[in-house]
Amino acid sequence: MQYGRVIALLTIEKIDTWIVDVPTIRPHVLSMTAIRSQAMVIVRVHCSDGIVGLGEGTTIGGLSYGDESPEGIKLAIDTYFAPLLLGAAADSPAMAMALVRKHVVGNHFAKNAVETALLDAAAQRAGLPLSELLGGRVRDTLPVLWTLASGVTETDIEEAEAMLEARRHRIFKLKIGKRDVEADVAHVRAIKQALGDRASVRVDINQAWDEQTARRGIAMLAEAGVDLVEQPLPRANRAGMQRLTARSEVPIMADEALQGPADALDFARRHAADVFSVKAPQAGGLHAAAKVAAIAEAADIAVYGGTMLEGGVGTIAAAHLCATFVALPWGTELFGPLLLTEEILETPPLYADFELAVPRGPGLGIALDLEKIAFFRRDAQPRPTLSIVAAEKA
Ligand SMILES: O=C(O)C[C@H]1C=CC(=O)O1
Ligand SMILES: [Mn+2]
Repeated sequence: MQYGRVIALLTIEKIDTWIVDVPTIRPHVLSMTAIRSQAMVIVRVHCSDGIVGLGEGTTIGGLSYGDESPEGIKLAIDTYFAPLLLGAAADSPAMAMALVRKHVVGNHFAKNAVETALLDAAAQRAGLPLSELLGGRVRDTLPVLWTLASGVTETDIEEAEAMLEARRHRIFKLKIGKRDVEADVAHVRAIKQALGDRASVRVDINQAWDEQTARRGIAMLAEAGVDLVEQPLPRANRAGMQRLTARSEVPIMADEALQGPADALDFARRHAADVFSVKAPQAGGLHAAAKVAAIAEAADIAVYGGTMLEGGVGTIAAAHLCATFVALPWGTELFGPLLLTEEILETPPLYADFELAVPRGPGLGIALDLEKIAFFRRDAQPRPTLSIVAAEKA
């Protein structure tokens, strides 16, 4: 089957992919890695009518979190996606992505980045916010948590107090699983005791426990006042997730285990989680992520807006999807841009009163700060002077 290559009037003319490295405001410590800088693959799809769509392919810690690295995402798009897409119809993201899926197995993060850019362009052309192309917006702002992951209990408490004071976050996720259970639970308990009823405290183990450790750990976390436990077991252990979900008082969330609708269906059939972390990169695109959410809804599993710690582009794309979720009882963690020292959008995402505003302009409703991109691009040789930095020095 041909997907609109021959008769296309409006075509995809050029695809830019840039790895952009931006430092984090502090080390971000997870069970499998600590990040000090985030590598975002920024994608621009240029259409023959002059519209340019934006996408982002970002993961955590090179290859330590998922199957794709920033370098691999860029290579997949440049070497395999672009030859398929250049000259193809730009006005049907679905046909363009069907063509890519026909020839490319896996590579979910790369597919998501390109699909986002195609959808951004299509929504700009239609004059609609992207959320309207994804099923229709039902909310303009989204609750957003903050991850406390400095690795130091006292620093985490100070950080949480500052967030509460600034009315930026009142839900906190703690990254555990690196140390033994007793040390991790002591860390969590100290933070929950300091914050009390002023905040919801949750944990993400990022697959670091075996099932016996998880049984013990979850019971201790429940007693310490934790509200939600995320991906305690390795992603392949679905039967274990099912058993933990059946016996745990604290709701269990699946994250890394959900790599698209087929995984969501299996989890739903088993009721192997109480909550799904919906992530477009892991699912293989915004449409695939919407299907994950639909399966959750049908199975009476709650949805939650997950993140890969993306910058502004990926975060706002996810925000448009989450804006279509009627029920969002656990909120989102779309705080990625706040973890970076520099903003790469012309207008930074708006965080206020514990929520993120979903832009209302056409498409994603954002624009890149091209001066910042030029400065932080990995391939920038020599690195240009950033006028803001120059101005501060003057
Ligand atoms: O959820 C994850 O596993 C990844 C990510 C999300 C927030 C954070 O701090 O790390
Ligand atoms: Mn997680």
